[in-house]
Amino acid sequence: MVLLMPTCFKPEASPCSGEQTKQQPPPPPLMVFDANILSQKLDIPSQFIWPEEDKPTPDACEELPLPLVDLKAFLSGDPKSMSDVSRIVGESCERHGFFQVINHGVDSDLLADAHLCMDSFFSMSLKEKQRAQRLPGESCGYASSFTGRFSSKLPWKETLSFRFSRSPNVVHDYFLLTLGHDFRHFGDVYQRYCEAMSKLCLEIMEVLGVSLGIGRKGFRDFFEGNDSIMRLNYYPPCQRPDQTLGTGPHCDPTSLTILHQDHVGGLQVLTEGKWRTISPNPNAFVVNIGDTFMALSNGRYKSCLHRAVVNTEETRKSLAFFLCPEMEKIVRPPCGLVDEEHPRVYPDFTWSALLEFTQKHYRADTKTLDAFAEWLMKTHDQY
Ligand SMILES: C=C1C[C@]23C[C@H]1CC[C@H]2[C@]1(C)CCC[C@@](C)(C(=O)O)[C@H]1[C@@H]3C(=O)O
Ligand SMILES: O=C(O)CCC(=O)C(=O)O
Ligand SMILES: [Fe+2]
Repeated sequence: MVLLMPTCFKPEASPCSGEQTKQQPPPPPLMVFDANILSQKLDIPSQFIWPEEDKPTPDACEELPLPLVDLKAFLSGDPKSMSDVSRIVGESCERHGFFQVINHGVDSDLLADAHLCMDSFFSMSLKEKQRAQRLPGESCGYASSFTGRFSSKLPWKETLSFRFSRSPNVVHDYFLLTLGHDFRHFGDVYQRYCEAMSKLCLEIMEVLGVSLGIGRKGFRDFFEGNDSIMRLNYYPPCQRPDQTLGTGPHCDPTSLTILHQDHVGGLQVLTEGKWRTISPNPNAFVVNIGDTFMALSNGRYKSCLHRAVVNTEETRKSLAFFLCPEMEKIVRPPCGLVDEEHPRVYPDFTWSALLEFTQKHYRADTKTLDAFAEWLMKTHDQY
């Protein structure tokens, strides 16, 4: 990423972030970055240098021990397997919201193709990638470190995001319409990959339903018509990995994330005040609870802070499928999760409102849901 041409920029703080800015001189105009060159430079632009309290520290190499959940055992219907799996998952979700799934049923060739297509896409020239440029306020398209979106604490990554829903061939058509017939293969691979992710998410929703005592179909039915986001994360090498972050500390605003990281590693989770690493396991998917599911569980399951660090030697990649409900479905915990002992923690909301909040008004961090609840009260008189 090297300074190429001026683009517009957006002020960091917004009326909703609670960090009202007094009149400040406009920051210098930001530039478009091209990963090919900046990844070799020692003097990285100041916009990529994160505050001291966020910088990665070497002591985060300690592993976060995560249970390897055997999904096939749960789906077998064997009562003991179902009970064991749902208990292990429930304990993890109450603690930090992360676990890993094996025997997930996702075809290994499809997974390999998804990684190969990601390599091909991000090795294209910036000009070619910008044919899928993500527009301000939109959640789909190509972004190079969000230069047009944030003015500081820029993530050291390029991303390609696109939506998945039940409408037939929606991913396949996205690639065809956005990038043309030469990308038919990409569209086919990611259409099948997203279908596999959606199936996996619905099966995991059965586990979560059993673990919270509302039955296999409780949450599965809620997400049957999901309108989700697929995100390809591409982290070029960085000569100052101690100064920047691939993805900054955040909680996913979505419902459930199914992540497959490549062999490089870099995913870290904040638990008990310490950053701990989740090492890559090619046969497993990392699964984490997002803010929307934390609200659906009435705060029982945790959406936790995590981040991605980079390194000097190797490009790192991750495939992240973000399960989201239909846009206008009301996010409200099932009755069985609300009682005198467990009063409502968050107000009713729709995913479309939370998505708009994260795309247009607030940069997802560790208090997105609280800030969102405040924004809802300020902007929607029914609250
Ligand atoms: C709804 C979303 C917004 C982000 C992509 C999905 C779920 C995770 C969100 C994100 C990764 C959280 C950290 C900040 C962010 C800006 C990023 O680094 O990409 C977030 C995504 C986004 O707003 O594009
Ligand atoms: O790349 C990773 O390992 C994590 C990325 C992430 O947390 C995200 O995209 O929400
Ligand atoms: Fe995340």
